[in-house]
Amino acid sequence: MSSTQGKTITCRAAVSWEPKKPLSIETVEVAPPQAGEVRVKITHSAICHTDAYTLGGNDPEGLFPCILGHEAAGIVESVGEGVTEVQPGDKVIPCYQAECRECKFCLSNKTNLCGKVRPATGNGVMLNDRQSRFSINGKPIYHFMGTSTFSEYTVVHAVSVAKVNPEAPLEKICLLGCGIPTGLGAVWNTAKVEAGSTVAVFGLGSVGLAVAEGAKAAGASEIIGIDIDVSKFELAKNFGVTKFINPKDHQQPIQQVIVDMTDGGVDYSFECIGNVDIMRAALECCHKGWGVSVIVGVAAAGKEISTRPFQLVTGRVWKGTAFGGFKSRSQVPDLVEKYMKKEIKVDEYITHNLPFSKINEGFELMHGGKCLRCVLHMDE
Ligand SMILES: NC(=O)c1ccc[n+]([C@@H]2O[C@H](COP(=O)([O-])OP(=O)(O)OC[C@H]3O[C@@H](n4cnc5c(N)ncnc54)[C@H](O)[C@@H]3O)[C@@H](O)[C@H]2O)c1
Ligand SMILES: N[C@@H](CCC(=O)N[C@@H](CSCO)C(=O)NCC(=O)O)C(=O)O
Ligand SMILES: [Zn+2]
Ligand SMILES: [Zn+2]
Repeated sequence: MSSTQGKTITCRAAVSWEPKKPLSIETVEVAPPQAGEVRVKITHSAICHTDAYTLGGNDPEGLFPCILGHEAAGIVESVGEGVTEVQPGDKVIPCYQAECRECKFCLSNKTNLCGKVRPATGNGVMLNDRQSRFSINGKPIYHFMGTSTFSEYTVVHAVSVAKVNPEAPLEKICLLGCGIPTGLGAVWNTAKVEAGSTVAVFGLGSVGLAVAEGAKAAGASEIIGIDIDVSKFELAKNFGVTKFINPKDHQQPIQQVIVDMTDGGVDYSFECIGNVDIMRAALECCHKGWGVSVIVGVAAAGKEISTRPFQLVTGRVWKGTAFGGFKSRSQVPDLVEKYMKKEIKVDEYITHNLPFSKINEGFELMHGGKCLRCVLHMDE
């Protein structure tokens, strides 16, 4: 039993007091886990574009003050009543997409969504008592995505934590909490890309590069990468991209450029930016009769997608994916094993490492475009 079990822990967390403002490292109180909850010592947390999206005030579910962060790894500190699947000392990855294995979503093989804790996590609280486990001088601070990993300690629902190989390096596998599984799964689970297919990937950040990696592994014959940042192109070759397009080099709409260069369009396309105009282009660059376009990017509050219905009448399919369709608790440990066997890349996505105290520099790096993933070392 740890010396902190059942007690409130006082530790550092990066608090987002209001949208569009830098995060502030504060001393927070983290209450003990209640029934069905787990308190985790976060050792490493990466920064995903979605953290910046919510901090930017673009998330309709964004609540402030909150503790952001959802791509992380750590070690179980203590567990609440009734928790049997993990115990103190276990290495874990918090999963913003829960898996209770009981709800109608979990019992369906058609989705990885879970309904159990989602109403609570969308409101920044825990399911048990609809309260936050974080506070500063008695003032509650909201949770984010059921994970809040920009804190040295966090409390998550037991259905939102995947136990992984104890040999796995936490400073690397933290990336398996979001971006890489999302890209790989968009290809393998959502689109189910077949060998010989042609693929277009819009946006060559970590998510788009993981799509390219997944498409290469699936045997795609051509993988076209589209990005306005030319510095991404050389890098993208290592992830399987075979051709590059910078939309700024073309007068015509980008969908027309792709249709012309692929004899009528690609078999599969993926939007990994969060821009509704590009979502339309991604659908319309797909081949008549069978092309499938997957929306991966997260668009800002109030944005809507549109196209001519004729695009769908003539056989194109528009889909979306959350966490790449992976059932989190069951499949994240498998992804960790794949990494350990060198079957999937992880290290290659880490372009920067920073001490937790420099978290705002990490956000700046992401906005600068030169960073794929920045891993924050929580004890520094
Ligand atoms: N659906 C999910 O489960 C899920 C999971 C993780 C991330 N996301 C979302 O996926 C998106 C990508 O995340 P990321 O972390 O890779 O982001 P990122 O910011 O690292 O990458 C985005 C890339 O898009 C490029 N880009 C921006 N505008 C463009 C344009 N108009 N045309 C072409 N390229 C453009 C940028 O240069 C950059 O390379 C974000 O919207 C994020 O919120 C969704
Ligand atoms: N809260 C937003 C939507 C944000 C969103 O779509 N999140 C993705 C994960 S992004 C990870 O980087 C997701 O999985 N969504 C499904 C879910 O949240 O259950 C909004 O309200 O529009
Ligand atoms: Zn993410
Ligand atoms: Zn469920």
